[in-house]
Amino acid sequence: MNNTEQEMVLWCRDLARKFTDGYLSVEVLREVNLSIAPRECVAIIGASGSGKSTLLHLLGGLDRPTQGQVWIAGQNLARLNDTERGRLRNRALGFIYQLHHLLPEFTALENTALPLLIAGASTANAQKKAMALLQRVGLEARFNHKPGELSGGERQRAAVARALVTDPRCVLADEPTGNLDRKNAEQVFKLMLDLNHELGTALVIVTHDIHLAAQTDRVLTLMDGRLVQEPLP
Ligand SMILES: Nc1ncnc2c1ncn2[C@@H]1O[C@H](COP(=O)(O)OP(=O)(O)OP(=O)(O)O)[C@@H](O)[C@H]1O
Repeated sequence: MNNTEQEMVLWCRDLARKFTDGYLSVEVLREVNLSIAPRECVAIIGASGSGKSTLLHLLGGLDRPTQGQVWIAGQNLARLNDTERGRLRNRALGFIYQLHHLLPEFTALENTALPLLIAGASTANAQKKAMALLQRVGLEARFNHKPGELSGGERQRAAVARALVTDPRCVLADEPTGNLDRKNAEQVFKLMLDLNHELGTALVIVTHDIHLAAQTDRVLTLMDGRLVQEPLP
């Protein structure tokens, strides 16, 4: 690891992922190199099926590459067992998905506090921190509501709060606005960018929306399994 890589919150080298289905083998990603600096906000775009979610899963340690390395907060994922990977994920990363993935039986406050409880915080401390974030995302009046009682935009705001509650180094977001109408998509995207600046958390966002992507620091395109940087159309 060189000095520049040491400073990165997340980086990967020569990443490849091949899926084998019977006799058929498809290399979805090949020779993917990416470095995410602290506080940086990067968008990944690409056609449907180009491998965006696959890449995000590899970067988040939710899947293993066929080849190559992923380093998160100075740790080589390949050297960690499943328990250590889980701990590193919970400590260093936050995740936001297209479908909020909030637990239906828990309130917004309980859902937001959960990653901190898993990390070993007391209920009082976890709820205090979760409440502060819910206030920041504009959900203070809705903290006691379950996901089914929130609007789509409110559910994604709660998901943003939950992703940030552990003070992660980097948030990985997979189509976080894909299920929202235009107005809500723009509001949630802006909220994520504002929090990225305020809290200094790096952000990697997979999106189909090139207008939203253009608001980030850097836009990368997945094409033929490779990650390329090129001007937006
Ligand atoms: N577990 C798997 N087994 C086999 N093939 C897979 C698996 N996961 C993904 N793929 C294939 O890999 C390719 C890339 O999928 P991926 O979901 O990463 O694309 P994407 O760019 O995120 O697509 P979209 O924009 O439609 O969400 C697809 O052809 C998909 O069918």
